[in-house]
Amino acid sequence: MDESPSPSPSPSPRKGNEIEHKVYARVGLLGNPSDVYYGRTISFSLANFWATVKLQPSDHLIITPHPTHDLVQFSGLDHLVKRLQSEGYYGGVRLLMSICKIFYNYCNENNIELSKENFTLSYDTNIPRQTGLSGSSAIVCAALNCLLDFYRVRHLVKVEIRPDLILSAEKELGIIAGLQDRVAQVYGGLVYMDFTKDHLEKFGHGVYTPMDISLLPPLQLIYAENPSDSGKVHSTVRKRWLDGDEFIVSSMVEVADLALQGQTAILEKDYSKLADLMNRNFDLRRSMFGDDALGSLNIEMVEVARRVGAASKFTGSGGAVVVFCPDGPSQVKLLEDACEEAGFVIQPVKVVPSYLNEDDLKTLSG
Ligand SMILES: Nc1ncnc2c1ncn2[C@@H]1O[C@H](COP(=O)(O)OP(=O)(O)O)[C@@H](O)[C@H]1O
Ligand SMILES: O=C(O)[C@H]1O[C@H](OP(=O)(O)O)[C@H](O)[C@@H](O)[C@@H]1O
Ligand SMILES: [Mg+2]
Repeated sequence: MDESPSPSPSPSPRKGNEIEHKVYARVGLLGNPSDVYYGRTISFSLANFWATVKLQPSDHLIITPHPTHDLVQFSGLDHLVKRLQSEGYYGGVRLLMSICKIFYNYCNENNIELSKENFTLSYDTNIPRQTGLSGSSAIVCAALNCLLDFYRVRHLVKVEIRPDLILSAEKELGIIAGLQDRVAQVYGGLVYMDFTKDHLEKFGHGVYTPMDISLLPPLQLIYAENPSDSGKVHSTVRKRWLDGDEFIVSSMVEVADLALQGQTAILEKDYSKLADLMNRNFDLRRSMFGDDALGSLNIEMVEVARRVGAASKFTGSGGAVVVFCPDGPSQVKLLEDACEEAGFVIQPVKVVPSYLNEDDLKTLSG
């Protein structure tokens, strides 16, 4: 796939009969994972990595397995077992199938007529696999964009509803996830999100407020090849929250409050406050999930940053960490050296500006 990052999705997705959409990874900057629990988050789409989905008209409906992400041919049993141990059983095919089902059902339920044409879907991604950078929803979101264009129904499916369709495709597969990834990936840019229960239940979506990306200070991204399944990471805390566990319920409220305070801190460019909020966010996650569920390598990525005096937290459920170095370039250099020694990859964060045009913006609530 094209290796040069472009800051926005292709404005004209049709090339002849083929449609292609590109969707970026996302970083949960504050408040995650309270999005799974009627909370609030601030998240942005990350230009460093992306997934693409291609749709070509065809006689039959075909979902094409990816040659490496959906591996079904191995050099031997040892290769097969190693692969399953490191990356699990699943690739992107199930995500593509699931969004097709969700899209079809949504259109049926909302009297949106679909033509009888068929298509072939294929995907590619350079988002490090299962590292809490929303590789899963990037694939689903890009596929939904292809379907909206192929069937020419984009104007009939409201922007605010799309994150929910993308989430439904993963819920369908039993993956526990929240809306923040999908909102960042549908909207682009930096977004403050409020998932208050009453609003969600009344309107079927949260309140999503785009923010100016130039308000953000320089940030760093650390990650390691260390796939972890967000569904598995979340399952115990989710169960405890559903059971009304007081510690989990009150901690989640506190996590959500960090995003609220963070919105003010970012608007006022109060970066020392932002650093405190980021650190508190990870500390609360650690106390709720426990070190075993988070994994020692993931915790070490956070600690490496903290040892040089930087603020750090997970971008998602684990595998990648977003870092703010309040002391500037000299501290970034210290961090780079520490990451090299620890074997972690570090990159400066590049933020994708909002994808929304004026018509889309008019449909936003709040
Ligand atoms: N890079 C990838 N290539 C193919 N499928 C992927 C990839 N990343 C995630 N998936 C699919 O999405 C599911 C959920 O991934 P998840 O744990 O949410 O990772 P992420 O943090 O990248 O979103 C996986 O079990 C797999 O089916
Ligand atoms: O735990 C989190 O912060 C997020 O986990 C999932 O994202 P992923 O990139 O798959 O780790 C989930 O989908 C998000 O809603 C959570 O906030
Ligand atoms: Mg995911």
